[in-house]
Amino acid sequence: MTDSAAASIAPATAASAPAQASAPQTPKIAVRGLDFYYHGFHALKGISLDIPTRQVTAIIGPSGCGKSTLLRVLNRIYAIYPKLEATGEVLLDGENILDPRYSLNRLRSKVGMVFQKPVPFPMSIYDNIAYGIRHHEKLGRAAMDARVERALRQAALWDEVKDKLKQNALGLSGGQQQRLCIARAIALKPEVLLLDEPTSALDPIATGRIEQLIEELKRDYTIVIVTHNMQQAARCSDHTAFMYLGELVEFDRTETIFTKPARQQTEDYITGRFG
Ligand SMILES: Nc1ncnc2c1ncn2[C@@H]1O[C@H](COP(=O)(O)OP(=O)(O)OP(=O)(O)O)[C@@H](O)[C@H]1O
Repeated sequence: MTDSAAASIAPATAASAPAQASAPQTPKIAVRGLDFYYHGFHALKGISLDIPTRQVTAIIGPSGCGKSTLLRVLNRIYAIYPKLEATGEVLLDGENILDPRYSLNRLRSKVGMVFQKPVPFPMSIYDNIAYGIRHHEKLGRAAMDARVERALRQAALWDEVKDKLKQNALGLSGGQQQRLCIARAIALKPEVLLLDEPTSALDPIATGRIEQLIEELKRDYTIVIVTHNMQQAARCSDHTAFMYLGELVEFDRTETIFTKPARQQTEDYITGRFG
């Protein structure tokens, strides 16, 4: 991408975002001095940033810089593997989720995650949504139907699937499967949605649909998205974090990152000089 191309990317949402780099309101998630190690390999180095409530924060940077690792720490998904260690603090509404006393069940109910490749369960569209809800709550038939419908509507999928809820979800297109995975995550009524390259396996039309959905979902959710696609970061996010070799190089309003970044490394990356 050329300098002028980078400068011409106008973030769709940044105009409504607060003017300061760190959000003026209490952040939904405050990362403080976070280090992360894979079997001794230092993958995240002293990361500190504030993730604002009900906004979209994008994490960008070259392959291997630690984007997915940071996202995975935000819902402590690494905790299922031995010998992976995080130090520092990740404060969700002021409580440190890295503290082993913060229960994983509670964390999962507050922080939902959607992965790069849509992975529907091999069951009906309806059950894909209901499965997780049943795990957390006992709902009667009517209440469950309403929850499933609401989640599918929020994920902008209802109109396409309302007449085939009993059909196997594996029969949906890739873009529909990804929206189903988003519906499955939001059905549990989380407060934060983590999206790890959610459109990398999708065509431009399905990608546009998901980006539109992200814009709608931020009314209700705090969203963190990892993306390789800088135009996508520019289009969808309010704030952008640029990472390099496990460090957070720069974090600011998306508009600032893409038009007048403070660091040379950021500028080199967004103008395509490296990465
Ligand atoms: N399970 C693992 N065990 C050991 N090292 C790992 C593991 N997962 C990731 N790493 C290393 O941690 C660093 C950060 O990886 P991570 O996947 O977070 O990067 P990324 O920025 O998301 O990359 P990409 O854009 O290619 O997905 C890399 O050096 C990677 O090789």
